Amino acid sequence: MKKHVVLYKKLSAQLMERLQAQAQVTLIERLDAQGLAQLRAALPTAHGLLGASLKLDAALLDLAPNLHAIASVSVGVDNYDIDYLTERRILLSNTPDVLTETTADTGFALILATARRVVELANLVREGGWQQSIGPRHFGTDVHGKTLGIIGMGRIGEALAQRGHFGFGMPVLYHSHSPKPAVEQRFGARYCSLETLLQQADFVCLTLPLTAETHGLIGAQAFAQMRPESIFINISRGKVVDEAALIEALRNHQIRGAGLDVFEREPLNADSPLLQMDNVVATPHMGSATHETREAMAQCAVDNLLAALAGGRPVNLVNARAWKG
Ligand SMILES: NC(=O)C1=CN([C@@H]2O[C@H](COP(=O)(O)OP(=O)(O)OC[C@H]3O[C@@H](n4cnc5c(N)ncnc54)[C@H](OP(=O)(O)O)[C@@H]3O)[C@@H](O)[C@H]2O)C=CC1
Ligand SMILES: O=CC(=O)O
Repeated sequence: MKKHVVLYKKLSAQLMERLQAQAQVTLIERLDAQGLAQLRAALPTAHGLLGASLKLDAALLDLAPNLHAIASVSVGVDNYDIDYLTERRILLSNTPDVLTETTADTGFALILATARRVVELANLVREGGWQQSIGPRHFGTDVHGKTLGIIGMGRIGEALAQRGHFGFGMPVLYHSHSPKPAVEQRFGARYCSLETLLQQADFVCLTLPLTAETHGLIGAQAFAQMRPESIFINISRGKVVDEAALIEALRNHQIRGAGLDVFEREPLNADSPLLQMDNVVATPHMGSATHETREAMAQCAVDNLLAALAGGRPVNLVNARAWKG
């Protein structure tokens, strides 16, 4: 008999066909109240789950006694209680690598847009405010040659370093759990403490996962260490930052600006003070959002799920201890 898979993310026709050839599929089109009710109804017979952007807590998972695998269409796994999944021997997989370059592109788009005030000035033109040559009041700040600070030198951090070093001649500072000699050799990057990075980088970029250790890592104390010319970029997770402290730092001109793809609460409230600030560029958690990359992520997730449901070990298994071998 076919295994039962619950999708809470729509797949391309091609991937859907592939999944349906091997599994009985229930598709939850939208995660609104009705969709969540459908999900609850489907969980009791589910063997596999595939989707993203849903906090799958124990209360939901307890409705799914037969669940064997979850394929997250994301690299970040902060939406899952990994200890609980491991205890139940539910295999959790994610989609690393395929989104690395696209997410780093987003990071650089935010660096450029914030430093060169692209959104603000494009809006000025759109609103008919370009009546004469712009002057210093509208000038930005250079990106090339400035110091790029990367907090979390993993896959995406490294792709950001590559762009900064080769594309923009930027000296690279980084902070991670441990030094990365290969990154230092390839990009001339220099390992330093978080404090040094905050004090010296012109662009402070977050590329960390959200974990118990990183939750609220960047707060008032961190912003106080940054310089008034610094620009803060977050393409990791909103909860790594104390958003109220960020708003205060922007209000008090402790930093020059911020490029933000992620927020404490998503979607960001329309009345967030961040949206009133000209020196903030806010994007809707779009780090990996290109047609090509989202399809590659979905394909990766389908591969992981089908492997698990066939009794194999998914290539991108997150909780290795759940694997019996
Ligand atoms: N905005 C978006 O749309 C996207 C956001 N993301 C976010 O980016 C994150 C990173 O992805 P990816 O680069 O693939 O992940 P990696 O695991 O490859 O890199 C994360 C890096 O963070 C470092 N790190 C973790 N905890 C700490 C800490 N407490 N202090 C210092 N360094 C730390 C790790 O260092 P070490 O190696 O030394 O342990 C690791 O190198 C994801 O978890 C996700 O949250 C990802 C994709 C898209
Ligand atoms: O935020 C996106 C992810 O893949 O993680």
